[in-house]
Amino acid sequence: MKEEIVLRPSNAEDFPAICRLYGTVFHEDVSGTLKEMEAGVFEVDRSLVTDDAGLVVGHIQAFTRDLTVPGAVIPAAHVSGVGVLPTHRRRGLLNRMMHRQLRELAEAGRESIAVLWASETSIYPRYGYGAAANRLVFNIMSREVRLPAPPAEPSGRLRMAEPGTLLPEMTKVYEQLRADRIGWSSRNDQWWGFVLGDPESHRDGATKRYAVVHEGPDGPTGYALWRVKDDWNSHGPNAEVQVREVVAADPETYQTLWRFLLGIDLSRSVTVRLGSVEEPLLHLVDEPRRLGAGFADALWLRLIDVPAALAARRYATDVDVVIEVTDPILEQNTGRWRLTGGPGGATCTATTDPADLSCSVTDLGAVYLGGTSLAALAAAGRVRQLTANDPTIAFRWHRLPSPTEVY
Ligand SMILES: CC(=O)SCCNC(=O)CCNC(=O)[C@H](O)C(C)(C)COP(=O)(O)OP(=O)(O)OC[C@H]1O[C@@H](n2cnc3c(N)ncnc32)[C@H](O)[C@@H]1OP(=O)(O)O
Repeated sequence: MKEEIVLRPSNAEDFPAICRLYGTVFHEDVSGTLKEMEAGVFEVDRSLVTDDAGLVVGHIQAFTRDLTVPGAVIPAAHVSGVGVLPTHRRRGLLNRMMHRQLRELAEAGRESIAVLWASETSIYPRYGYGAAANRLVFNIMSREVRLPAPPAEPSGRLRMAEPGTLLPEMTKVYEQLRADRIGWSSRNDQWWGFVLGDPESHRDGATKRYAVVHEGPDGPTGYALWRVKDDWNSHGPNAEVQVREVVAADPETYQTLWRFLLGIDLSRSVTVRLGSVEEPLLHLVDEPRRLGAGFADALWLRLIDVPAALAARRYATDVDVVIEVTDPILEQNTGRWRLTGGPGGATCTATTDPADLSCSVTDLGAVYLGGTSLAALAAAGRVRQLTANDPTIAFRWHRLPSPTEVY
């Protein structure tokens, strides 16, 4: 049978085939709860499939969500679900899907940036995505670390319940903090459904997901989500507490939640996949080394519309700089841009003035959230600083990005 490869918008009937494709390329069973989770967030009009004579062999999609960036919350295309069947790999299908998606995002003008989590870190720089946020992975020897003693009179209490029933409290705390937390994505009801979705296939022998909220005199101030993987060895109990998310509005709540998680009976370790690179635990425990911190990449970011994106965020210090950008895919971004602004806002316009620095759109994506330093990229030889006007400090922010979810 002859191949007839067409790249086309998805329709609702493609959804089961897209789930089968996910199952094949991500090596998991996308049925039951997991399929329902995917269905809850699927945006058919933002999904593209590669079709080979009626068979879905490739897929890419974007979700409509906001992202917190330095000083602002802005629309960001959340790209996900990228896959090509093993029978069709390494023949340029991803290339075609990525190029088309980027062009369509630029034409639509809805979002000035796109973000994604990369399955392999070597794939996305060629498409203009830079490593914009990192994370710490913790493997904590929980009996070897101590937190400061709790206050004699705690200001609140912990309440455990089914995660779904604590949704109003969790939403309230998340929304209260989101505008100031770089790299956090907006969560509507569908996205909370996705975050709290608890498919059996994701448990790997661990319990279902648990939730606890911290309630102060004026309402909820934090929550934690986790599972426990039971284990016994020759020393006795050896369970692992697998923390999904800890959100706390104040230090007392943060310490109370962590004291709780580190102290769960019959456990000897606590693991965290999405720890912040500035995780306060690092400064709280008596033996930080026993947190077993490991460094990993997190969000990758692409500027779709360079002047709009640069004007949308704020800057740590006043800045007036000309940046020469190269973008081989979205040519309209290539050129010299004068960025003028500071902590109160910014403008960005095309200019013919000489450049202070030159870089690729990938480098600009890497520094956009303040998580990667322009000076570090210059030291690597990726960014060329051409004058003494160095905007490295302006591009940083008082908080480093701390994405909370892989979507
Ligand atoms: C945001 C997300 O959803 S991340 C999830 C990405 N998906 C996965 O990892 C699932 C498993 N893998 C796959 O489905 C496929 O292998 C994909 C989607 C990664 C790549 O699809 P393909 O159609 O084979 O890619 P394509 O042939 O267009 O290659 C494009 C380029 O990326 C490179 N590339 C493709 N896959 C990989 C990889 N896994 N690792 C490193 N480089 C890769 C190719 O070498 C090629 O480079 P070139 O342009 O310099 O020649």
